[in-house]
Amino acid sequence: MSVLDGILAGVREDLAQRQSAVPLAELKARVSDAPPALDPLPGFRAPGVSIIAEVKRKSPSKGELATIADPAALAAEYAAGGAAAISVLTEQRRFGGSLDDLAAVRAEVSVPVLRKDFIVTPYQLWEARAWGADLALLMVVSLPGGLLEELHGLALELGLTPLVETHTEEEIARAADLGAEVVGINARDLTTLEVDRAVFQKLAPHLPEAAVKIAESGVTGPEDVAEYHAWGADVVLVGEALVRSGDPRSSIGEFISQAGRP
Ligand SMILES: O=C(O)c1ccccc1NCC(=O)[C@H](O)[C@H](O)COP(=O)(O)O
Repeated sequence: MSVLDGILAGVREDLAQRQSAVPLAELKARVSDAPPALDPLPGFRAPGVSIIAEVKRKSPSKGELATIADPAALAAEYAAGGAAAISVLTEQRRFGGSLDDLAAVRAEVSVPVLRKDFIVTPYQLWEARAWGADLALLMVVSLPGGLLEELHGLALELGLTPLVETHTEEEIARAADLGAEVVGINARDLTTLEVDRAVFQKLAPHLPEAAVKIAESGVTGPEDVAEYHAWGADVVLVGEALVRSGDPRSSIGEFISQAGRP
């Protein structure tokens, strides 16, 4: 079983428990009372590079990364540093996240918030909106056949901006077929966990011209952000380097200025 298959098995078990505790009808009622989702596109299309800053406690590849007792306070630092959006890992077993983290961050910041999780069912998109997300991650690798299209369509109906994540030319073609407006290339191969930032350089020319182009993973410092931007990234998603930084607010400022925002 690959790492990704193992993660997905755990995600499905936890999901089954939440589904029996909170019926879909209850989530739908919550969504109808929720304020509308924020639009991340203006921030993503701003001149220069934009940053999505991630709240990430641990990971399958690195283990414990940081003790984040107050994810809202960390997100406030990210926003003060100029992050265009905040990514909140909500998967519990391998990443130590939760929907409570998502809600806490949403309540604290006024920039858009991404639910970063292994979304494989409509229920998780309703959850994302009910807990305040503005964007939701859809990983092409784990959404076979018509499921990608179904979840992409539902995300849009709910007002969520789908971030369609790819890692191969074939996956980019599937994202393009959907007309996805926001497409990410993850430099991390989720089946082996190997990170190779050059994957973005190689695949970026295949991204749909009009899409917001997001480079994900593998940033260790400002020079990596600048390189992703030079290779065509409008937005760079950064986790580990920020949660390990003693001063994430200044780090984001350096990422943006070194990549040459006017
Ligand atoms: O981070 C992992 O080890 C990981 C393993 C398996 C599936 C997903 C994983 N990470 C999710 C992400 O894509 C990253 O959290 C995100 O792109 C930030 O990456 P980084 O800046 O390298 O922490």
